[in-house]
Amino acid sequence: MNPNALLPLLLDRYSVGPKHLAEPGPDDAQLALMTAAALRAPDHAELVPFRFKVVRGDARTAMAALFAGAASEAGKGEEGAALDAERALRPPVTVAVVARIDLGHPLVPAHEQWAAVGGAVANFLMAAHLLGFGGKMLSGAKVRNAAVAAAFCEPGETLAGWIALGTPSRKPAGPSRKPDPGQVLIDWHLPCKRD
Ligand SMILES: Cc1cc2nc3c(=O)[nH]c(=O)nc-3n(C[C@H](O)[C@H](O)[C@H](O)COP(=O)(O)O)c2cc1C
Repeated sequence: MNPNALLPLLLDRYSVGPKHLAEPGPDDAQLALMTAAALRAPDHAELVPFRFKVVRGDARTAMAALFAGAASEAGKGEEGAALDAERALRPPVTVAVVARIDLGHPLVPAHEQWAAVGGAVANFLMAAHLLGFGGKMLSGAKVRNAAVAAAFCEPGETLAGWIALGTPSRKPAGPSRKPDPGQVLIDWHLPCKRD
């Protein structure tokens, strides 16, 4: 494998929001590849503390009703509810990310399990990008709406959000507001003792 060929593709991944996602979305084989990539993320003790739930076809209408209900409960009004429903209906495929954090695990604290969930989402999105799809991880207050959470989660699970997926209908907006690598990658030295 030539890393010089792969790296520019990795560095070129930007999120594409639901408004700019069109048909087709990933099919079963492509979703399985994206999930295989997610399973390659670092995961202490291989707990696999997540499940992906695919929402497509008619299931989007049910999810749109849940989103609209959550928006109404949050006092968003008719327009806000319609906008949230649209976020469920527009992407050809949406994948709910359900975290299964074992708070009493003897070896792996919760923050490490959440790190594994984040790594899985990142790999999933990167694989989607390499397969030619656009996607964006989204959450919002609706993840904590009781009816929405109950529709996606078993007891003890947490709804982390949804990955909207489809074919980008336009090029992503471009470089994000992320800092230069030099601001993030810092040489470490033992701190001087202060006293
Ligand atoms: C768990 C999680 C939830 C997120 N929820 C939202 C959200 O509700 N709305 C939003 O605009 N971005 C949300 N984001 C951020 C976007 O997915 C995206 O990463 C961000 O806009 C930066 O764009 P980039 O991926 O192109 O760098 C979330 C990210 C994560 C990891």
